[in-house]
Amino acid sequence: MKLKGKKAWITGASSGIGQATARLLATEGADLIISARREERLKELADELRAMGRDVTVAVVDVSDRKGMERVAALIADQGGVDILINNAGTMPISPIINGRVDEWEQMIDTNIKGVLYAINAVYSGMAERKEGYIVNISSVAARLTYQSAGVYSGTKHAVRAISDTLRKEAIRFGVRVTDIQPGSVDTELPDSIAHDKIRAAVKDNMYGENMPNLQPEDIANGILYALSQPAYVDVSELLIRPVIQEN
Ligand SMILES: NC(=O)C1=CN([C@@H]2O[C@H](COP(=O)(O)OP(=O)(O)OC[C@H]3O[C@@H](n4cnc5c(N)ncnc54)[C@H](OP(=O)(O)O)[C@@H]3O)[C@@H](O)[C@H]2O)C=CC1
Ligand SMILES: O=CCS(=O)(=O)O
Repeated sequence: MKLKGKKAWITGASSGIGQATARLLATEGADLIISARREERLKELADELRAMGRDVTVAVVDVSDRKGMERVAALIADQGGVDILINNAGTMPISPIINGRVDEWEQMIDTNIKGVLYAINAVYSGMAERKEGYIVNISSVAARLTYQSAGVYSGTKHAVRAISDTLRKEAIRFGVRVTDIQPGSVDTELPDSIAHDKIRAAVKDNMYGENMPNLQPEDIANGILYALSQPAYVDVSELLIRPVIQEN
């Protein structure tokens, strides 16, 4: 088991990539703090992981709620800190900028950027004091490219990539490593967060077919585990993982 004795906090663990990562890290021996807003989903996952012999704490929190995230930070400090943060929670209510869906822009900025920063802030100083830690931020292939209708989402993911790379440079001296994971199209509930009916339908219609399918959440979890499993002198700064069929 590659992560025996380690404790990891996974945000957005109630579905998709976060849930698959929780399962894989637990299989590899890690104890977990799992967070998201949907408590029932987290409780079911916690039962499953505890049955594997892992210590699991459920933290129901909206990552865009600064005070709520400070409460999770206090909980983590009470437990003596975490070794690993998987900064995964995110949302994608995309639409053309001309539609002016300002509430959705704010939701993406608050969740995908501020939420990522609040989570880093909750664990980073403790890791730096202990001179050991690993922060994995989940951005996207959209951190490198832009797509029509996804301008704000792509902007948030460009921000996560920039924050990750800056943090990587700053954190070296504290013994903390940082990896930015950039998934392409993964088969998860993410398209359900698109409130614009036509765009949601178009995104779902564009999912790849059976012969050349989308990535599965487990494919990204495997990439995360690859990064976490490297020896201390190896820095996996970025990992871009696409389905073969995805050109951009
Ligand atoms: N699927 C894809 O093709 C790709 C996904 N990504 C990124 O991967 C990450 C995970 O997404 P994915 O697994 O695909 O999608 P899902 O929709 O399946 O999972 C998103 C997770 O984030 C949580 N979440 C969303 N908003 C909040 C919030 N405000 N506070 C707390 N938790 C929140 C959700 O939990 P709950 O609703 O219970 O709070 C859920 O657990 C995201 O950052 C996404 O941008 C990147 C590239 C491609
Ligand atoms: O973050 C999303 C990336 S993709 O699904 O548009 O490729």
